[in-house]
Amino acid sequence: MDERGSTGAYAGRCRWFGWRGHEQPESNVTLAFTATVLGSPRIGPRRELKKAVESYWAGNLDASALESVGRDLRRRTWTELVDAGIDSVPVNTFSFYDQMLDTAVMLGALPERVSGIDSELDRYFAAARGTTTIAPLEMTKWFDTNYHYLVPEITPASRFTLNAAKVLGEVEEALALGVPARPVVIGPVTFLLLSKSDDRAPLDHLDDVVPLYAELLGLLADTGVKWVQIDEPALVADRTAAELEATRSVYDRLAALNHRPAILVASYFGDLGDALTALVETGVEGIAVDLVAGSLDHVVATPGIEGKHIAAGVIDGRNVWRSDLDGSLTALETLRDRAGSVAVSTSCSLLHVPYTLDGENGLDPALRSWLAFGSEKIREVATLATAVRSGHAAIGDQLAQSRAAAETRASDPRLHDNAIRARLAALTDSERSRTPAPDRRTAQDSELSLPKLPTTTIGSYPQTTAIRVARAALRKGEIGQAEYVRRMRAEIADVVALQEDLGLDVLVHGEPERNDMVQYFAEQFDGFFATANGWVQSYGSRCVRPPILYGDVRRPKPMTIEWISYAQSLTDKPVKAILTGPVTILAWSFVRDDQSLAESADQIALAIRDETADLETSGVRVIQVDEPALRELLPLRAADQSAYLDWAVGAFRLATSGVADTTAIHTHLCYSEFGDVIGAIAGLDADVTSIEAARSHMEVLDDLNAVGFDLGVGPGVYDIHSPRVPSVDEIAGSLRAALGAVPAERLWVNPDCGLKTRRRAEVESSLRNMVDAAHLVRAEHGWIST
Ligand SMILES: Nc1nc2c(c(=O)[nH]1)N[C@@H](CNc1ccc(C(=O)N[C@@H](CCC(=O)N[C@@H](CCC(=O)N[C@@H](CCC(=O)O)C(=O)O)C(=O)O)C(=O)O)cc1)CN2
Ligand code: MET
Ligand SMILES: [Zn+2]
Repeated sequence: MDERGSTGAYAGRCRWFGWRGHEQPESNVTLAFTATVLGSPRIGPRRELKKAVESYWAGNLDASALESVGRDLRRRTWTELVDAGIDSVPVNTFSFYDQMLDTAVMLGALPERVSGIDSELDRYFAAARGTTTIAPLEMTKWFDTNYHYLVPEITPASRFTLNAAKVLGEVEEALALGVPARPVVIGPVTFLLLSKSDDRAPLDHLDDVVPLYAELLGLLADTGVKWVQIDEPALVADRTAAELEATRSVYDRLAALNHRPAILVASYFGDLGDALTALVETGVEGIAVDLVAGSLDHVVATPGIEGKHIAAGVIDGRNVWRSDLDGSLTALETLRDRAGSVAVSTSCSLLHVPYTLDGENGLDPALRSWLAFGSEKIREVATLATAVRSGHAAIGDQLAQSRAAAETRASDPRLHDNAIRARLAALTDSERSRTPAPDRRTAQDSELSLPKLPTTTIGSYPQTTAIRVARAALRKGEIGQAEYVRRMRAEIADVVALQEDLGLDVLVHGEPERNDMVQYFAEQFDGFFATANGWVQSYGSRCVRPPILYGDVRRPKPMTIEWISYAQSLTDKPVKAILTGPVTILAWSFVRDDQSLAESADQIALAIRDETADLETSGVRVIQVDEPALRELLPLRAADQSAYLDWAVGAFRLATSGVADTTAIHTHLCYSEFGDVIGAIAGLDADVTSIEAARSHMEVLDDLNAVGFDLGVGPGVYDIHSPRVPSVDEIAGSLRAALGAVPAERLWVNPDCGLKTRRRAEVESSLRNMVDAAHLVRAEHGWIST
C-alpha cells in the first residue's frame, strides 16, 4: 500500500478542495467520504411500497398509513447502508412514484390541470396516473434503462417556486437517526433537458430554476448536511457546445454561493466526455463518474481532477455480476493517484438491481456465487473502501472469494454450447432476409382474406387476480400442472369468445400463461436463470423480475404451441401467435458481460426462429415478434448508434425470416420516441408493424413515410396506459387521420400496446368502440364490413 492509502487520505481533508474565493463550508470538518452508493431501490425488499401504494389507490389504505410504510422503508434502507460502513448515505432517492415527478413537485412545475386537487398526495398521483378526467404526464424511458420517468411539462404559464418539503423532511428524518445524509436531487440541466417545453428551448428556463436550486442549497446547509448530490445523467449523452456552456455556468453559479453544502455532481450510464472538463472547471467539490459504462482513462486524463473529490463508480449498479475486486482496486488506485480524493461508489443508483440474494434459494449455487444484488453490492463498496484505506491485506478473504468466483464462472461448461456456436458461425445473409415484401403480401392476402382496416390487439388481455393467484398456487404446489393448464385454458376460451363477440378480425390467445413477456421465455431457455424475488421497479408500482442471462441460449422444446393451438381450435378467425424478440429479451434481462450483446442477441434469435418454424408447422399463419425495447437499447451517443442498429435489426431478421411467404410476420413497438430508429423499423422488414401513436397523434406515420416505409402499419388508435375509454368518434377521427398518411391496403387498427394492466370492463368498452370505429370508417369509403 502506498503512502497516501496507508496514511488515510480517505479521511478526506479540506486541502484537497479548491474552494475558490468564498467561505469554506465549515473548515476543519471531515468532508470527503470514502464509501457510497448513488441511490437505493425503494419498492421494498418484499415490494412493500408497491402493495401499499396500490392499496392506497384502491381506497384500502389511508394516507398516513402509506406515509408510514414509506418512512419504515427509508429507515431500513439507511440502516443497512450505515451498518455496512457506507459513510455518506443518499437521501431523497425514495419516491412514491418517480424521482422526476418529485423534482417537478420540488420546482412547482406540476401541470395546471391537476391544481384543482386539494390533497397534495392525490395531486401527485393524478399527475402520475391521470384520473377519469385528467390526462397524466407522459411517461418515457429513463436513458437506456427499463425504468420509466414522468415527463414534466413546461409551458409559458409555468411559474417555478421552490417546494423543498420532501427533501428537507427526508433529510431531517435521516439526521434524527444519525445517518450521514447526502440529499440527492436531479439537477437543473437534466431536469430541463428531459422535460417537454412548449415555448422555448428547454435550457432557456435555467434562469428560472437555478435560483430555486440556490435557495435549496441554503436550506440544506441549514440542516447541517455536508454534501448534496446533484444528478446530471443527461451529460453522458451528446450535448451541444451551448448546452455544455450552460452547464458550466449553472455550476459556477451554484458553487459561488457562500452558504451551501459541498456539491457532488453525479453522472451515470456513460462517459461525461467534454462535460467532465466543463464540470472540473467549475467550483463544485465532487464529481461522480461511471467507471463501468464509462472509461477510467478519460477521467484520469482530464486536467483539474486533482482538485476534485471523485466518487468512482466501480461497482456496477445496472448488472448483477459480482465485482472483480482486483480490477476495481486497480482502477481506484490509479484514480487516487490523480484525483484530489476518491470514494468508492456504484456506477449508478441501485434502483436498477434487486435488493438482495438472500432468499434466492432456488438459484444454482455456482451461479449464486457469481452474483451480487443490491445488498451484496453495498458490501462490495465497503470492502473496496477498506482496502483503499487499510491495504489489500485487510480484505484478503474477500479477494480470494472474488477470484474463486471468477474462475468457476470462466470455466463453467454451460457458458459455451458448441452446437449453437457452430450453427451461428455457419449463418449467411440468406438467413436474415425474406422474399421481397410485395410478393409476400400477395401470398398472405390470399391466405388470410381479411377486410380493409383489419382490427386486432397487441397480445395480452387483463392479467386478472385469478390468473396471478393460479400461478402463485402452482408455484407453491397448491395446485398441479393439470389444474393450472385447465385454468389458463378457461381464460383463453373466455378471451377468444370476447374477441369473437367484439368482431375483431385477427385474434390472440391473451397471454394469460405469461408472468411477463420476457421472463416467460427466459424461464424456458437454457442459459437463463429466473429469480424468485429479484424485483426491480419499472414504473410507478409496476415491477419486473429481469432474468439473468449467463450462458449460451438454447430452446430445449417448443414454448408457445400448445396455448396458441388451443386458442385456434376455438375459432375460425386467424389467431396471431405472440413471441418476444431478441433485442427486447436482452434489454429486459441482466446480460452476460463476457460476450457482446450482438452475439447474445443472435443466440436468442436462433431460438425464436426455431419457435416460428414450429408455430408455422402447427398451422399458425400470423406471428408477431414484439420488439418494444428496440429504441431503449439505442446507445446514448450518436457515434455508437449505427453499429447497434445493425446488430439489432440483424437479430430480428434472423428470428423472423425462416417462415414461408404465406406467413405474416408482425412486430410491435411502443414506449418511445421513434424518430432516431425509424430507418431501423423499416429495416426489420416485418409485414405489419403495430406502433404506439395515440399520444403523438399519429405523427409517427409521417416519419415512416419519410423513410419510404411501405409495409403494413397499425398505429395505436388509443392509449392503453389510461383507464379512460375512448369514444367511437375519437377513434374514427384517428383512423381518418391515419388514412391521410397511409393507403387503406396497408393500414391496421389496434390499440397502442397490450392490455394486461387494464381492467376487463375498460378493455371490453374500448375495443367495442375501436371495432365500431373501424366499421364506421370502412362504411364511409364503401368498403364492405363483415
Ligand atoms: N419486463 C418487462 N418490461 C417492460 C414491460 C413488460 O411487460 N415487461 N412493459 C413495459 C412497461 N413496463 C411494465 C412492467 C411491469 C408490468 C407489470 O404488470 N408488472 C406486474 C408483475 C408482473 C409479474 O411478474 N407477474 C407475476 C407475479 C405476480 C405477483 O405479484 N404475484 C403475487 C401473488 C399473486 C397475487 O396475489 O396477485 C406474488 O408473487 O406475491 C405473475 O403473473 O406470475 C406488477 O408489477 O404487478 C407492466 C408493464 C416496458 N417494460
Ligand atoms: C410492452 S409491449 C407488450 C406486448 C405484449 N404482446 C402485450 O400485449 O402485452
Ligand atoms: Zn407495447
